Amino acid sequence: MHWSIISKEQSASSISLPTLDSSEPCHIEVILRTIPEKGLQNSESTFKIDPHENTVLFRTSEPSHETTGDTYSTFKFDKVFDTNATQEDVQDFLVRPSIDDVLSGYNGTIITYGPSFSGKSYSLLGSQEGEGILPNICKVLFETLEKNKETKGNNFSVSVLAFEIFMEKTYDLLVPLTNRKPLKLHRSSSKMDLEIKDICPAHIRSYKDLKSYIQSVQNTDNRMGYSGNTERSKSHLVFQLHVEQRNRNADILRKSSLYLIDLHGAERFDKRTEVTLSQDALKKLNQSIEALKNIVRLLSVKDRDSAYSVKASHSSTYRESQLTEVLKDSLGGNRKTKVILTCFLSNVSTTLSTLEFGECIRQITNKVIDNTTGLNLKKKMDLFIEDMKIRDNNYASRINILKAEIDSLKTPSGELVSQGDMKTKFENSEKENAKLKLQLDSISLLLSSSTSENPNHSIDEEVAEILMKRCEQVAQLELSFDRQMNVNSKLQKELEYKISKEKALESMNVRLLEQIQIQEKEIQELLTTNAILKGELETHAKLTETRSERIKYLESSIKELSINKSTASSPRKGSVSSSSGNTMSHIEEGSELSNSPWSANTSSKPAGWSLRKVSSSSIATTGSQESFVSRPFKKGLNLHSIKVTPNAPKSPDSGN
Ligand SMILES: Nc1ncnc2c1ncn2[C@@H]1O[C@H](COP(=O)(O)OP(=O)(O)OP(=O)(O)O)[C@@H](O)[C@H]1O
Repeated sequence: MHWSIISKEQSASSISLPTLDSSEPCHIEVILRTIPEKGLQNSESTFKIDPHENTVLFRTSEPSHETTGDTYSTFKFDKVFDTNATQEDVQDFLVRPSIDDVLSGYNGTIITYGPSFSGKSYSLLGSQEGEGILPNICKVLFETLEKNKETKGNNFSVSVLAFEIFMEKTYDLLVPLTNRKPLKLHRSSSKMDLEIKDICPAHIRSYKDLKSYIQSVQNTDNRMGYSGNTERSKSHLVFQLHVEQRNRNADILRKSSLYLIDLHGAERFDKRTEVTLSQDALKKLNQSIEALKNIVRLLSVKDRDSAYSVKASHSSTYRESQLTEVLKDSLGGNRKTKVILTCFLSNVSTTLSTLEFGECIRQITNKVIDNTTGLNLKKKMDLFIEDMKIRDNNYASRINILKAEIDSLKTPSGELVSQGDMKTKFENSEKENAKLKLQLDSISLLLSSSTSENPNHSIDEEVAEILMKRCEQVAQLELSFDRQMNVNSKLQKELEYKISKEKALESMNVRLLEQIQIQEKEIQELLTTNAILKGELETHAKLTETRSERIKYLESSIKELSINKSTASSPRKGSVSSSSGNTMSHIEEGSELSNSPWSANTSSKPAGWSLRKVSSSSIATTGSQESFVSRPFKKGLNLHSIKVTPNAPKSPDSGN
């Protein structure tokens, strides 16, 4: 993943017309803060702080100091805080203006610079006793963004990046210390954009979400090369807030960022204090502050017009260190930069070099741009381009007309012109001449009359005025003609578009109609099939009804028969006898007969007589000679006609 440090806002803002340079000069602001020291009174100090005048007076007993060249020297800054200043005093001065700048679309940077233990981290990050600038800025920023959302309808998004530069290598601070790997810095060919590869910005919704990131930045144990409270810090911390604001109603898009940078001590690391470090490590540790001092010295050269021009010629100096690469846009670029100098007054040499650095950096002028663009900038540009094209076409056609006119006026030498043509042309030019003559006469009359009537009035002026007015009118007419032409061509385009749309809709309608017709036919077919099926169903229902009636009738007949049999219980030979073991089974409900249609069933031949069911074709008792002789009764059998024949009894298997 790539993250642009000096983000794309510049390119976005540069979409505006190229002829306009909307950048504003803005010098780097310097704020001095001195650390309170026990037993040291301001009056006794070599440095006299004046917080009202925002000056520091340096006094030395040496007749000529090597750097200032004077016994007395005054340093002036944008703000000077004496040792009595509290965290709130510093924040009151810095926080609100920095946030206002960011929310107005300007990029900002706040850097702390000074010797080790002079209170850089104390001012920027805070301590257990009080909040620092960074957490305070984050809190107020979110409060303001929320408020602007409610009152102005500004939607916003905030993302955060935190990294440190240690021994000329950049590490992501939001990655656990044990997993931290050096990241690659890459400056794209488009000058300003610096990218850090493989660093992930954290997208933050509220100050509450941001707190954990602030804590990991404040935690000194989370820093490279840190081995305890007594050790001076060895890495530079960079915390970036990227803010994007959108307002659809006002058609505004603002992309800006604020960098908060806590540098390590400004004095050199050397073998005397850093005994465990190698020469190479010491060199790398010192490289960044040396490069920073070099670039500040170069940019603050007084005889140059602006830091911007120097910047271009010293791009290689920025490459001397990763720190200066990161600070490129803050020193001589498109950022409102503020530097907080911290120092102990008791240490003359470090304080003096810090003040000199502050004086130097204050001379640098950045060129800042308000990174506010329209949300629909592209749309507007497209319309503008379209407009320009139409104008261009108009001009081209006018040029063609004029060319044709010129061609017609320029009669080719070899061309034959008819006598009639010559005559009409001559007459036309004569008429034109007469008109011009009349105009000339009226003008000269006007001239002479005005001169004679009022010699004090300059007639030339009057004529010039009339002519000017005419010219203005002509210009206005031309302008309105152009506008009308534009409107016409736009309307023409719209009309063409609408016609094509109408045609497309028509063809779509035709297709839809065809589909509807097909579906109508299908529905018709389905309806006729349904009607046929319904008729069939009705016939089946009727059939079932008649059959069930017949079954009922048969059942009742069978019952009657069985009653008759039992009543006619004379012991004559061949009579139906229950003792013979040949019992006529009753017709079971739901049996084959009741279920089967009333057609003859001669094929059924049950295994046991006792189990035999009444067949539709015949009902017989063997054992006696009684048999049921069935006679067809139109569609079925007449079970009323039962013959009893006095034959010898048969075995159940002997036949029906
Ligand atoms: N204005 C102040 N008032 C009270 N205490 C302070 C003030 N400034 C700094 N201190 C204290 O001095 C000590 C050193 O401060 P701090 O760690 O901020 O120094 P530093 O400049 O960031 O050092 P380094 O360069 O090593 O990072 C801390 O204990 C801090 O609390």
